[in-house]
Amino acid sequence: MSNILTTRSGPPSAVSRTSGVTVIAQDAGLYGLDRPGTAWDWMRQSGQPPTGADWVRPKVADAWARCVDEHHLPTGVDFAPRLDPVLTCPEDFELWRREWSSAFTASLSAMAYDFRSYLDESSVTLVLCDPLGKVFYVLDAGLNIRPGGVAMARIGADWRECNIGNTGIGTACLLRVPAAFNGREHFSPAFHPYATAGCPIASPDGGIVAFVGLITDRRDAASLMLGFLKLACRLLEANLFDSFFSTGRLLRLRDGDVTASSSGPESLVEGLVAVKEEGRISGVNQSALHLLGASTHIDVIGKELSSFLRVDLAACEGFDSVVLAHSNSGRPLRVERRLFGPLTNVPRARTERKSREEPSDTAPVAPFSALNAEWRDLILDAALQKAANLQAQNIPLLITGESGVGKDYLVRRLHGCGSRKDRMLVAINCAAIPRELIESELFGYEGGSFTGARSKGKRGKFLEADKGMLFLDEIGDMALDLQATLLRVLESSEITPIGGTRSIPIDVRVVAATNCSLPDMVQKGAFRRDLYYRLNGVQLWLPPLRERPDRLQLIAHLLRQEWQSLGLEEEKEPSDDVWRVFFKHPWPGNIREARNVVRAVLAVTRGRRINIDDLPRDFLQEMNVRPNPAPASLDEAPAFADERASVGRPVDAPGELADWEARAVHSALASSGGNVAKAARSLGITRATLYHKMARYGLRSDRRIVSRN
Ligand SMILES: Nc1ncnc2c1ncn2[C@@H]1O[C@H](COP(=O)(O)OP(=O)(O)OP(=O)(O)O)[C@@H](O)[C@H]1O
Repeated sequence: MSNILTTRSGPPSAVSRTSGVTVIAQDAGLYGLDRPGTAWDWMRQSGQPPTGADWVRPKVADAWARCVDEHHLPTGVDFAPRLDPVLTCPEDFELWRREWSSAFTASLSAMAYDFRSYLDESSVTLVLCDPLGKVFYVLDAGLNIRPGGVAMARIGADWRECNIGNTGIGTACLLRVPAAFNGREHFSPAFHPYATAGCPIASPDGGIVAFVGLITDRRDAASLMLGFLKLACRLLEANLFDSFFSTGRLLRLRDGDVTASSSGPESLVEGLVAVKEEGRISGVNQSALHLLGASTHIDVIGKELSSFLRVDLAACEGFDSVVLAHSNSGRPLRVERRLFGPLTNVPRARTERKSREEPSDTAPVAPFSALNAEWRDLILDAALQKAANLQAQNIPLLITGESGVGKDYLVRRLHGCGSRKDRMLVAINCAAIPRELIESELFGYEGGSFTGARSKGKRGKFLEADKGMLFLDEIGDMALDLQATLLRVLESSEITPIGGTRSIPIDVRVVAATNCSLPDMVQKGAFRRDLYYRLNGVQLWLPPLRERPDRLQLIAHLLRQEWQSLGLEEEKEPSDDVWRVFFKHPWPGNIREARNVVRAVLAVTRGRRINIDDLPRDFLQEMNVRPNPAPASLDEAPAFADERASVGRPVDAPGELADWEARAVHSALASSGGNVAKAARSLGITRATLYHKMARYGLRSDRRIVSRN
């Protein structure tokens, strides 16, 4: 290395090392060299950022130069994130987070089912940051990256470039444009094991409302992630669009002639235009700008719609009516119009922070007047709406999510509001029925067909559910040979009872649910691929409680429900500390656990105020599990100095949840002497979930392994 450290402008140019052709380094590994890595080593030793573009991409060289010259960050060392007291205003962040969390939750939840499988399959973690680069939402608690997760994938982490060096997220926040970096293109070595990408989410008036960031430990995946991220942000913007307006009209624009069946390739995201009563444009998304022939928001906001679009709005008065219009350049467009409805629970647009002087609620995580607030479960509503549409089209549904997130609850609500609500909903827990009985349970049997059979025979669950709904819960636990039989029935819509010769036609809507990863099971040969595709017409994923930004409102709702059902006269109100615990707790048993905790609390609390002492002991102990630094994953985790200092504190970050969870699982197994059923009971989760978690953390239930640490 030392021979290439002689120039102050960077490592020697690629020109001298190759055949005289100037090569712009795009990626690590060009000509077998880790080019950004070499440049980074050079920067570490010289203390200077490279100035040439032939060893790192110009964007990387610029970012490194900013880190050294403007942010004055130390080169080549793992440094603690800076905390700038002027830019870091916790009250602002809290206000902002509260205001936006539910809007993002609703939009994200509508997309999360689709996002989730991408994130899981590609080991990517998603974070949402406020306009200054502070994380207010983490989609998978950072667990996708590796057990332990990246320390910065936690709520409140500050990703600004001046704080931690260039990352896709911090640099996107600074430059207000999408950005992505591969491993050694990051200034801080803490990010060298990762690739990061960030992209702004624009509000309809052209402001920036948030940033979406992706982090993966596939450190060469930056450009791949960026492509996906840009598209995801356009979809998210479209989903959020409505939440900025309460009055006026929304026009949906698509390319092409209303009468033409095909008008060439279309943008995946339709154009959205918000128009005030008096006909002025108050908001547009990127696709609409393109369709209207404008380049920036400034060109259109506040201008008359008629100066961009020749359309007879009265003609699309009716619901679902679409009319043909033309942009001023003569481009044919299909236009659909609707009124913005009354919005509930969703904040109005505000892309600027409130001034510091405004009164703020200083309790950091308490849901203010959540106990009295009217609250709607937008995540459940979004899932229900999607499920109902799919059911109407007879598309099979597979509901996934951890134990206790509400899969069963969703199915019951779905049945209650669907066209088959007057027919039976028949639920089968595939894990609970003994293997040898499941066939007769599902398909029934003819009288006297086997020893012990009833003389009159028995109708199976399929027949009971005829014209209604059949809910196959814990489908991942069904034995392989039965999977083949089930598939046959689903394909043919006929059953033959055991001992019978006659096939009986059936008409059932099948919904399946699982907390296992069926794709993993398919991979391992434990679940039939063809059955997986048959059941998985569309997958609905319900997020774990710890990942729900509205978890405090949900817990407040459970509290209200429980005290009403107990007929208690005096309302009970959790203290701020209790709300903080509820917010930070990892809730491995999800909503089921929350309901149990709320019930226990109501049983012991005397007086109006619920204090920390009223919380169940084991629930509190779960928060104080002290992570040992033993596992390799912790040592290797690219934590910053102050993040490391937090080890041993009560868990307070989704990024630390994997450690917490691994240890909670470990300690439950250790105290149950390796008895999985007992350990699962003590954690408030099902056995299947516990096995899943044990596999994730490489734990086995025998005494030797469990007592290893
Ligand atoms: N959105 C919700 N609002 C209020 N209560 C809920 C909600 N979702 C679930 N619950 C409650 O949480 C508990 C667990 O829900 P449910 O049994 O549907 O979870 P699940 O995902 O099916 O769990 P498992 O995978 O272990 O079967 C139930 O008491 C249910 O009433």
